[in-house]
Amino acid sequence: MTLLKLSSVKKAIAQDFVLQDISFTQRKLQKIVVAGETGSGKSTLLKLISGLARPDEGEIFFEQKSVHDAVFEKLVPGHPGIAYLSQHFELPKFLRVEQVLEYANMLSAEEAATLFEVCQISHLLKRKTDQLSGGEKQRIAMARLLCSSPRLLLLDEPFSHLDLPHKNTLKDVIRDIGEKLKITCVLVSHDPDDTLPWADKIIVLKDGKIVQQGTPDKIYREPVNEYVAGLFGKYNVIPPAKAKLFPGLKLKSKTKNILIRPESFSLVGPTKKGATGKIKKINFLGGFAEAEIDVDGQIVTVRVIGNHIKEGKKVKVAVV
Ligand SMILES: Nc1ncnc2c1ncn2[C@@H]1O[C@H](COP(=O)(O)OP(=O)(O)OP(=O)(O)O)[C@@H](O)[C@H]1O
Repeated sequence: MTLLKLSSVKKAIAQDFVLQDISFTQRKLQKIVVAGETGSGKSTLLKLISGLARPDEGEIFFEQKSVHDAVFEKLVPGHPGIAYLSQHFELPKFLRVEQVLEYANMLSAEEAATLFEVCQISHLLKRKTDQLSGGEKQRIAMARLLCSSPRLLLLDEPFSHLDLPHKNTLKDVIRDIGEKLKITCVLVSHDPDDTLPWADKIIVLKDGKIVQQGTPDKIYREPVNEYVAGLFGKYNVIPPAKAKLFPGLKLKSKTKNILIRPESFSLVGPTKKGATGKIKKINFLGGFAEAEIDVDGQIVTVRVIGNHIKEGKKVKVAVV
């Protein structure tokens, strides 16, 4: 069932910035990520969906009804079924967490207890809001929004400024919001580690336009250009003239560069089919290393597992 539908949405924000041609749909419980470089229009898009801003053209439908008609009828900011957690949220000062949540709460005691458990804040209820870490504040702000039982939750860069343990807790919370509370989420983030494993669909924005939308696998393996490729990790650019150096590399057009990830190359034994090259540099990255290899003047980055390689060594590179 389609929960959200955007149809040719356009919004001029500043003289030199227009969000335009934005069309996509979201099914109930489908996990959507909006990615893009800073200033590409991600927050503006979330504000439009939430009903906090109105498109200049086009239409946004939530549960088959116009978001902006619903907001207009109610004369309150934002659509009541859609919760938006801004990057710049604030919690009221000098209150206990339970007081902050009480004001917003429309749930039964049992539902509220489940919500606080899902948001991993049950142990924080007696604390004052100035006695919390950034990650704890974020989970409380999220619980406060969810107290009004929205059907769609929009999260704007929720992982920025969090250390790894808080980030991992928040990832569990966001997963449980979908799985246990059955609330659909749209997440804005530019970190591929946060988005690729979670999303069902990724929408990539550049300069206010969608440049690609698709499954994480498609976006990662078949980016339409270097901009999309670069948002989701390292990649090699092989000009068409150099493609023949690498047996098995498929040329898509005579003029278009091939974009290929480091793990799509591997080092093989001397009797196997591949391109002969020399290791120029090795970058150790924990569980694996990335070797920069010179193949007849074309430098390629290859992901290597194990510590059997040395700079200056001759190797053979194959396409996986
Ligand atoms: N209130 C405003 N007045 C003028 N320009 C604005 C306003 N809000 C946003 N912009 C501009 O509109 C463009 C899109 O901004 P937006 O915040 O939607 O981008 P973003 O992709 O969310 O960026 P970031 O990742 O940095 O949060 C930017 O060029 C920004 O400077």
